[in-house]
This record gives sequence, structure tokens and C-alpha cells, in this order.
Amino acid sequence: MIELKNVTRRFGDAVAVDSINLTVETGEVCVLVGSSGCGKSTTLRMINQLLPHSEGEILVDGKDVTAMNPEQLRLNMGYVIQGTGLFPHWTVARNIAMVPQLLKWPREQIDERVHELLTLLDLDPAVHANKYPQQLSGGQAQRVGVARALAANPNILLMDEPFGALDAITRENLQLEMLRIQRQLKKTTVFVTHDIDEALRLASRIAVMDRGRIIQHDTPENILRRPASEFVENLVGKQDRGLKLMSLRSVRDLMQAYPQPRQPEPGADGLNEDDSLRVALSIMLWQNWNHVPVFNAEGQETGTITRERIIQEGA
Ligand SMILES: Nc1ncnc2c1ncn2[C@@H]1O[C@H](COP(=O)(O)OP(=O)(O)OP(=O)(O)O)[C@@H](O)[C@H]1O
Repeated sequence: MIELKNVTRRFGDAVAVDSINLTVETGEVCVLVGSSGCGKSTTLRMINQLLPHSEGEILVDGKDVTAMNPEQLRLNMGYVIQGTGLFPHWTVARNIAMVPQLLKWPREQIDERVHELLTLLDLDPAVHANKYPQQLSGGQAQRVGVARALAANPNILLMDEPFGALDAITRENLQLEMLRIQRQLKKTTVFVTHDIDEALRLASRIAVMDRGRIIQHDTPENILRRPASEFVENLVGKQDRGLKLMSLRSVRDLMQAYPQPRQPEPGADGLNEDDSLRVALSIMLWQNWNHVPVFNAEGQETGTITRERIIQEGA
């Protein structure tokens, strides 16, 4: 658990972070969102003490970070930044192995870990381990950045606009990848972005910041349904709030499930249980379907869903 209590950071006379209180529970993803210069990165960098705070208290699992050895503190906190920060003259494998090597893990254990992490991040070790960062695409390099941050199995992950420089499709793929990995690893994560859709997709809870203060800290659903101020309302967008709420829920929530999964007709069209209601509605409108079969990850037909129900209950 990470706790910030009345934390302030000044640069000269300017207050970058203004007496904020924030608790990030173990295993949750807290997304800091807000416009440029509102203090998101400063907040993140105070947690791993790359920047000392001017006032207040920062506790990690109940311990004051200022009382901890900064190297030890950072070894327990993976840190991912935009543009990856990979060493250009080191191979992918060596980049990922950096922290385990500092910790003097045995060679064999390091090799195993590099292999495991590349596989987890959907990069074939045989293809990518010996490449240099400039031989990777932006998305692949960012995956390596995440693998490196996870290498020594830290409890905490700090991510500063990690997908900010990627094109929309690669960005969405990496967000989905992150959700999958997070379901497996359940790291306590603080994630900075200025993209509200990214925040809504990834967060357990979102902290909306404005001019150094946290103005709302709540679940994506509550941020959408009950924005605390006009600033938050404008940030989430008034026009497409209904569709954004539909993005938070999956077909599984509103499908009519069969008592037993069935083998589908060969070539049958339909939706997946994990598709968001927004995607489901879009496909159904496009295909002019009123109801369709739903499939699970194994390809079995597990129920049906109707367009009517999505429209009535989706948001
Ligand atoms: N090293 C520094 N020296 C002086 N001022 C700084 C320094 N770092 C940040 N600031 C100021 O602190 C404020 C908050 O900056 P911060 O980088 O935390 O914002 P941010 O929300 O992460 O913005 P962005 O999304 O643009 O990265 C800004 O006004 C910035 O100019």
C-alpha cells in the first residue's frame, strides 16, 4: 500500500504538488490524470524519491520512504517512462537483466527470468532477446521497458505516460496487454496519463489532478456518473459519457447465459464474453443484428445477447 499524507512539492516559490492525500491499496491500479503541468509526474517521482517531497509524509507498506535506503526503495518499485529509457548499446536481454544483475542473481536464474518476461510480454525470446533497442518497433521497445521494470519482481509499479508516444492501435494493444498482465500479477500500480480513455480503461481508481491538487479520487464508473466538478465533467466529456460507461462493462454482464456451454455451428458469427458493451453495440448496429450468440475464450457458445438489452441497461 502507498499512502501520501498532506504531501507538497515546491520548486522555488512555485507549488507543483499542493498538500495531496492519496491512498493506493495493494494490488490496485491508481491512474493519475489531468492536464499538462498539474503535478502528475512530480507525484509519481516523489513516491520513489527521485524527487524529495517538501512537506508531508509518504508511506510504503506503513514505512516512511525518507527512512528507507533510496536504492532499496527503488529496487522494490519498477519504473516505466515514455520513450523507455533503454540503454541503446545493450541487447534487450541485458536491458531486462539490469536489476537482477545489480542484485547479483545467479546467471541461470537471470536467463530464465528474461525468457519468462519476454514471453509474458508477448515477445518471442528467440527473435528478440539479442536485438538492440533501435531494432525494435516503438511498441516492442515499450514492452521491453515494462519487462525491465518487472524483472526483479517488485511489489510496486510506477508508470509515467508509458504508452504516450505510440500510435493509437499499438497503444490500445499495450493497454489490453497491461490489463491481462495485471490480472495475473496484481502489482500495486501508479500510472500517469493525460488520456482520460486510457485512465478509464486501466484504473481501479482514478485520481483527477488540477493545479497540484487532487480534485476527485474514485472508480471510473463514479467519475463518469458523478463528476465532482465542472472540470472533471469536461475532462470525461459530456457528450459520450453513455458510451464510455458501456466501455467499462463486458458482454458477460448482460448476456443471457445457457445452462451449459454448446458447440457452435461451424462458421457461426457472434461476440466474445470479454468484448465491451460498446464494441458489442457497435458491431450489432453495423451488422444490423438484434441478437447474437456469445462465445467464451475456448470458442464454446455460452449464451446470447440482445441489442435491446444493451441499449436499455448498458450505461
Ligand atoms: N525540476 C523542476 N524544476 C522546476 N519546476 C518543475 C520541475 N519539474 C516540474 N516542475 C513544474 O512543476 C509543475 C508540475 O509538473 P509535472 O511534470 O509534475 O506535471 P505533469 O502533470 O506531469 O505534466 P505533463 O503531463 O506535461 O508531464 C509544472 O508547473 C512544472 O513546470
